[in-house]
Amino acid sequence: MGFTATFSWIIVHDKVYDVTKFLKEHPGGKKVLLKASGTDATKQFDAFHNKGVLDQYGPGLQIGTIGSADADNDQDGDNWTVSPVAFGDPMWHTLASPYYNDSHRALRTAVRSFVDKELTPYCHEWDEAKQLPRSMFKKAAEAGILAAVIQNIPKDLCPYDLPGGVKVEDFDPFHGIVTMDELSRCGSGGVVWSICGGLGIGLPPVIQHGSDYLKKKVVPACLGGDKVICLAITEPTAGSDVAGLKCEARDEGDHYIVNARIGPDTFLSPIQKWITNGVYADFFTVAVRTGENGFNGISLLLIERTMPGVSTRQMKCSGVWPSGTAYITFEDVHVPKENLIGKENRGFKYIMQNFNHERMGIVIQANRFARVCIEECLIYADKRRTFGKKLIDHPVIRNKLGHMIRQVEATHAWMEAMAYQAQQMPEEEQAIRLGGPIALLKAQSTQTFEYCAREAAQIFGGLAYTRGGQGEKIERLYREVRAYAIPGGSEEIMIDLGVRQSKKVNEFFNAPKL
Ligand code: HEM
Repeated sequence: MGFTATFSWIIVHDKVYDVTKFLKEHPGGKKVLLKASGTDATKQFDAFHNKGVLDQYGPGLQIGTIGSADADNDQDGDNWTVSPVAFGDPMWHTLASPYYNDSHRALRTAVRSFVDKELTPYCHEWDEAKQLPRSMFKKAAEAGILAAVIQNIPKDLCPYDLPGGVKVEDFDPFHGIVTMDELSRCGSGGVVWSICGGLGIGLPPVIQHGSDYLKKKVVPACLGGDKVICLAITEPTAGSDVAGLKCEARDEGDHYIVNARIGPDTFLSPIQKWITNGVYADFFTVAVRTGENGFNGISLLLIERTMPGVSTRQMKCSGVWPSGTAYITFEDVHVPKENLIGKENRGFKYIMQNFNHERMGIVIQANRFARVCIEECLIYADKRRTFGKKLIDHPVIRNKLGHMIRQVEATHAWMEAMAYQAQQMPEEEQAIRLGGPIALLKAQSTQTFEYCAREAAQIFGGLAYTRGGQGEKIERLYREVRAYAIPGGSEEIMIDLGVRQSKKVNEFFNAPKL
């Protein structure tokens, strides 16, 4: 009996891969790999794949390196790798800026290396699986990322140092921009929300208003990646209109019973809906009605998954799949009074305090996702040829890119201007003076994201219509646009609020008395 062995290795970007065992699995077929065997196949590889393929498959196949494989494009010796294309990174990465110093650069390097190694290569896999491995929360905590995404970082309750050795007392709004911008480079809202979507909005009320008992119980566990927290304030009939929520907490002396409310309209509302991270959260910061109708009758309770009567189930959404968007049902849940966050009937104020920070988080993410669209398109347009020339050599493609770039850069500049303003005034003043512009900026960023995702999908054509492969990020981001344009205040509400609030503030502070 004859025995035939086929050995196949190829060189891609100065790394040698043994693809013998991969031949049968290769989605592009065995023949192309065999044809390229024994050669430097970088050019062919680049024509059909994105870099992420090698991040994912490379470590298992690589058997050596030649030439300068390990050299990177480190710009200033701090191991930071800049985007290969124009506008692939914000301008301050390569040009001067008054806003950033060495500590921002150190933070950028640390978060970027975490994202490149631990997140980007797996985004597609986690999107399909609709969840992240639980171990990722620990990894992100150890890297200091979980603490860096929340407002008012509580130094004494942080189990790990911040990324890049940044001190808690030095952390400013620009560090906030850097952290969220770098995280969002992974190009998956689902992954970003899984890591910090619930944490960024569910934990601050506990930090700012919780008793020592609640803080000790919850904060180190969540910032340490051992427990997950989420904010539950959205009901089937109360979304952006938080003051209208109905979930009732009945006072029973030393505890509340959280349940359906049968109100004057006999509407039964035991359900919280669209709750980010709800599927796997351990703690729920829940808005409940403890008093009169409207925003003066709302309190915040810390409800725990272990309490009988709490149940969650995954919602089927068009995007952000791994973020665990849930329906949550509270039925006769006995919640001890010690789990009340702050004072009774003050919950609406507590929620409002974090709105600007939450909205700025959405702005940073949406604008980076729009930038990811530009980056992916510029890389692709430089290799894909149609009608005898590269896509980038077609004026219609450059026109699309130009319109994408001008919107992203304008939004980024506005974002930095807001961070600068936040740096200049106390928190109470920020809430009043910056609420209007931040609401408008949120709408600006999500419309920019929507525009860029659409144009990128047109540039990628069929590749953006199928999941995975070269169009992976574009296909996913296109599906995630609504998850940014609606939550945290829909575009319509943001634009209206932005005008109303800014008008009032201007009348109060600036307008000459008539
Ligand atoms: C280390 C070497 C390689 C690995 C790990 C690899 C991996 C993959 C993967 C995962 C895909 C699915 C689509 C994607 O995720 O991008 C794919 C598709 C493909 N590959 Fe490769 N590949 C390698 C080398 C090559 C080479 C040298 C060629 C030569 C031309 C090639 C040609 C193709 C083609 C034509 C497709 C289909 C593209 C499409 O669906 O649009 N691959 N490869």
